[in-house]
Amino acid sequence: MVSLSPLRATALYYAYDRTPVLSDVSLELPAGRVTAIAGPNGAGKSTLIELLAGVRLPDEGRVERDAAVALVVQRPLAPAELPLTAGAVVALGAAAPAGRSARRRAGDRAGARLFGRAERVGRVGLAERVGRAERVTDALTRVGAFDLVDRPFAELSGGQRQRVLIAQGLAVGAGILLLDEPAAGLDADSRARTRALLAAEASRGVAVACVTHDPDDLAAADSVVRLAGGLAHEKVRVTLPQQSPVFGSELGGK
Ligand SMILES: Nc1ncnc2c1ncn2[C@@H]1O[C@H](COP(=O)(O)OP(=O)(O)OP(=O)(O)O)[C@@H](O)[C@H]1O
Repeated sequence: MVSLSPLRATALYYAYDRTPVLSDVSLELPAGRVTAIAGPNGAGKSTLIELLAGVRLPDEGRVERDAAVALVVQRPLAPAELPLTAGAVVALGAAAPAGRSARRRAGDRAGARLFGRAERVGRVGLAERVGRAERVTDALTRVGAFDLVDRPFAELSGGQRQRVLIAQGLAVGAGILLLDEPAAGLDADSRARTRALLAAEASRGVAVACVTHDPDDLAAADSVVRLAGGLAHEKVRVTLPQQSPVFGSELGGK
């Protein structure tokens, strides 16, 4: 049977050196829902989102994913010499495998058969390039940052970079969208816009998970996963509020 949750994490354990940060964390991210990940500073929220994304591997437990993942990271730094415009940063998302059209992927497979992998890598058809440009424009417009398209990424403010990286995540067109405090440092209007964007992504069937401290985000989320924090060697508890029926049965009352 196909799960309605494209991401399932089971009994995750993770330690930095020998200091446990996450222990026995299980959760599912349902398609079409926004899941907020909350908890005090140092509780392991960023670590958890990295494990869910696959950029960090759990010491124990497993993460199963049935869809491509887009990860929007926190507090992006950029060296002054980074030779990328905001548009180019978003285009990296648009060029990711999940953002490619089924037709293009079929073309890739045919190209691979005819020319081999090395040959097809350099071949980006006109239709694909137009499609990518459209996704870049659409994503930047949705975060209200299209005016930044030609600006060097490294010269943007922290808040502007955050919006551009959210646009990059949207441009991937992934079935699982993970964000680590995407609206940190943004003003109230931008935070509200980010909230609405995540809800809109969920309404398209995307499984969205967002680390956040913002009470309005927590109130708006379909469900909330709380990491208890405390001393690092304590067992991390995942608790769910009453309004989280989707997860209630999955977590077995943890
Ligand atoms: N690379 C690292 N090496 C060692 N310890 C780390 C590393 N990254 C994080 N930690 C520690 O792991 C714990 C969890 O960190 P993490 O960033 O996941 O928490 P968080 O809940 O996201 O915190 P915050 O809300 O402050 O962003 C903290 O005690 C932190 O100091």
